[in-house]
Amino acid sequence: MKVTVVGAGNVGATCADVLAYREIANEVILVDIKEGVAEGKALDIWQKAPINLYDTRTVGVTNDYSKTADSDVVVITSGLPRKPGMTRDDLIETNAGIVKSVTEQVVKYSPEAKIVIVSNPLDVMTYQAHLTSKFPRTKVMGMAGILDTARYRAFLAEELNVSPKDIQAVLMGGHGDTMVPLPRYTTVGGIPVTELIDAEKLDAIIERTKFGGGELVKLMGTSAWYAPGSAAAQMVEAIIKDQKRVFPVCIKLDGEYGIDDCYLGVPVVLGKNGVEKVIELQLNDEEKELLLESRKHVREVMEVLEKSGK
Ligand SMILES: NC(=O)c1ccc[n+]([C@@H]2O[C@H](COP(=O)([O-])OP(=O)(O)OC[C@H]3O[C@@H](n4cnc5c(N)ncnc54)[C@H](O)[C@@H]3O)[C@@H](O)[C@H]2O)c1
Ligand SMILES: O=C(O)C[C@H](O)C(=O)O
Repeated sequence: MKVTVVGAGNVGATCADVLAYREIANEVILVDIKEGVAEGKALDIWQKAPINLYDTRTVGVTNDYSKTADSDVVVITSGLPRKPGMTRDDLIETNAGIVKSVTEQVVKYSPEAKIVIVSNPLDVMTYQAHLTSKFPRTKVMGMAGILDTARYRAFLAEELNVSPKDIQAVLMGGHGDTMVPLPRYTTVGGIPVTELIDAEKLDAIIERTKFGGGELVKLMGTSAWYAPGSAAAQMVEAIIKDQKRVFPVCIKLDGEYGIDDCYLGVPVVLGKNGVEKVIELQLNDEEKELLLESRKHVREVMEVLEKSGK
């Protein structure tokens, strides 16, 4: 199995590293536009193989997409990260151009690939890749929900003093401040979270989750990479190993949840064909309203892309 990761920056290199050391793919091709960066990081990951005992071959290239030919999955992380004071949406102009040109190359050499988008603003960059690739919606998806639920689960684990492994959660909507965590679908070892935490503390955790990306940008001056890189690798694993994992994933909705014109995070089944099923939860009125609010925001940013003619 061959996986290409475009963008050998913080997230891309982390994703390639996880794919390699967990032997998720046989071959990982890392691509970057900056001369030498992908070659250097791929070589570094390969030189770690005898220490950490894996045999995934990692190869880096500068903009040479012929080396990516026939990839099973391509992860696109190329693009600017935000700096303190910026929103993800502020990145749209630069990153739309990057995602478009990268997708053109990816599709030329790997017409059968599944594409996982990481670049921000996530929902709209997934739209961009979908427009450019003309692939069916099931093969072009965005990574955000795994990361956002991971943050939510990590905060809950800390508050409840339990293992993060035992916390299951669903989160929907756009990858931004309008994301919709769903306490009704959050459990701790099978126990509804609402039985273990008071409402005020849960609300505070939900608020922290919504701004979880921004919290890290403020601390580091750039955005996160360990959890995002691992989350993208987890999606790749589900596809490559045909695991039928249930994850929140950004996909174009086609009537699900009464929405047919927007890219949003929803729970799906991920397997060898990409998104194999969109799961429709029975949302209550309050949850539906939050999802529609999130749709409204993402639609506005999608319109910016549409008006730019990209
Ligand atoms: N979806 C998410 O949850 C999530 C999480 C973290 C980061 N992100 C986004 O992922 C993107 C990457 O973040 P990062 O921290 O890795 O940034 P980074 O600056 O560390 O890396 C980006 C890399 O992309 C490369 N690049 C730029 N244009 C390119 C092109 N045309 N072809 C190939 N490579 C190109 C750059 O040279 C750089 O190495 C950002 O847009 C960031 O906002 C999304
Ligand atoms: O916050 C960002 O800009 C990066 C990413 O979307 C994140 O949530 O970490």
